[in-house]
Amino acid sequence: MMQRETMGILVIDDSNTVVVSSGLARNSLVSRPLVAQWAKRISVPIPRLFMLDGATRALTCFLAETPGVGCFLIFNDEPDAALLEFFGSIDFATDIMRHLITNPFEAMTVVDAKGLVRYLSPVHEKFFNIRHMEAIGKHVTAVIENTNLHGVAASGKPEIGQLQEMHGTSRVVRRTPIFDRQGRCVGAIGQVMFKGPDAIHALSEEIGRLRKQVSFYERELSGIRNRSYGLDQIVGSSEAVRKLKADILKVAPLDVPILLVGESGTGKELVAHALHLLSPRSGNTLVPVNAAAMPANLVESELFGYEAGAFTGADRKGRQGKFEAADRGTLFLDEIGDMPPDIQVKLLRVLQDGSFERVGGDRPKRSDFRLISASNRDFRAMIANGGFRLDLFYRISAITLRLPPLRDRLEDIPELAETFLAHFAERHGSRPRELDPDAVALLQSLPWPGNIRQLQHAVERAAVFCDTDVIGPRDFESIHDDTGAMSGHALHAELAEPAGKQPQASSMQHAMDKVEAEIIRSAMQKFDGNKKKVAENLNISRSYLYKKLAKMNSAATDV
Ligand SMILES: Nc1ncnc2c1ncn2[C@@H]1O[C@H](COP(=O)(O)OP(=O)(O)OP(=O)(O)O)[C@@H](O)[C@H]1O
Repeated sequence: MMQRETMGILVIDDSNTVVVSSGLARNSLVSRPLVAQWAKRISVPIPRLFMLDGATRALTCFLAETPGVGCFLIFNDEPDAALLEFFGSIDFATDIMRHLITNPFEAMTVVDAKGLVRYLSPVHEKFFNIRHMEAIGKHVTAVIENTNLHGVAASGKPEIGQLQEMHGTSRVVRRTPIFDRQGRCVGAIGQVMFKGPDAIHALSEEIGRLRKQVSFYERELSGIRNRSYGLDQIVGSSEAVRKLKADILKVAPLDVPILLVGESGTGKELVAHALHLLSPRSGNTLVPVNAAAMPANLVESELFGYEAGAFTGADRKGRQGKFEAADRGTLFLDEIGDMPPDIQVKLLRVLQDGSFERVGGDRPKRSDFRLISASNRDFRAMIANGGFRLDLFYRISAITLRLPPLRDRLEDIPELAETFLAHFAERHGSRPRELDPDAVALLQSLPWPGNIRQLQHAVERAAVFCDTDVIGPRDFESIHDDTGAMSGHALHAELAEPAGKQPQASSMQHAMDKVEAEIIRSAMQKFDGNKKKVAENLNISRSYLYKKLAKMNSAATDV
């Protein structure tokens, strides 16, 4: 290539005498200024690459110098401005070039447009165990594993920061296309970060570890996505559950308010999530609000948000409320029966015309949410005694789904218990335990006032205390003994009933209540009365905890 572009050679010795002149250099208009420049080189250093002044056409000169002799290569071409600047302003420019080529930390491979290797740095040759210059002229794929340098040379598209497996280690590589001055892709340069064997090894181990971590989280995430509150989460094959699932599928896509009624622990929250997930709003959030768990003085600001400086202690910037947060999504108002009357009025207005104001604000705001509400209260009684507005009831209950209590679908107990045991085992990395048929019979004989939540806790506690692979009736007994809550060993007495005689539902319920109260009491002590932590730790909703605490308080004052 040099041969084609070289138009002249001028060699001058120490005494400023021209020793060789060929081609363009034979023209005195070219040689004279170069000799003059050479003569002044001590006071005015000559750049390595420069444009020849005063020539009739653009001539580029490259000076190669040995002590006492200067060799000018003259090209009848204009060099690239950037190149000229680089070589012109740095007198150690060639040292930089050498460094780039031989740098042990950054090996370089050059291919031409056909993907043939034109250069391979020595460090690369060493790494691939190739003899010096042996790779030249071979297709790059025959020299380097998993490369795409030929692809980059063909497409002209750079690939930066790619991972490439070579000799069993992962390297970070950069593949850059090279263009000529006409914009044609003439080849590509591949660079690899080499940091010495130890660092490379550590880096590759780190990459391997991160890859494993990513795939672990990917699996977890897809598990959570699939698990999270779809219909599959609603366990049970009883007629009641089958109907419930069919109803959910039917009503989920309709953009109308849904009221879920059912006793505590029957799965209303689970159903609310399934409805949201199966609705066209599933791409947006489901905002849960628990009216019973909210302090009365904060209900309004929590729901409607507040403007800056609305009240003492308020966030200075103001804050959006749950209605705004649920815009384009679903608002799940749990325990709606516990909503204070003044908030009921405001909620009615939001549902009627879709507008509301933040506390301390006067601009109406709008939010497009779908309402799912839930309650375990008896609406008929509440409406009759003025505790709940009839007009609001009509608004929230366009569709009502009733969740059956567990005692009406005892046939679901084996499946439910198995599911809870499987989840428990998964969480604790242990083998799932089985339930002895007698234990199943025991569970199916109980009234379950706390419904599925209560069953779940009973089963999980049995799994904690059971020492064998099969859980028997006594494992339920030992849990209650262990909590010390079963005063007088009531459950023991129940279990010891003669065959054929069923345990008394009322005494069982009383015993269960006592067990629950004891567990809550000790958790309240453990977490210094922090109800959020207690609810989380016991895996119960905060509203349920509040309800239980209220019941425990009233029981205490009754004594
Ligand atoms: N059909 C079911 N299959 C599996 N788990 C269920 C089912 N129903 C309820 N659960 C589980 O029981 C527990 C209580 O359910 P959830 O909180 O949905 O009840 P709830 O009716 O909203 O209770 P509350 O009225 O006290 O808030 C949860 O852990 C839930 O996962």
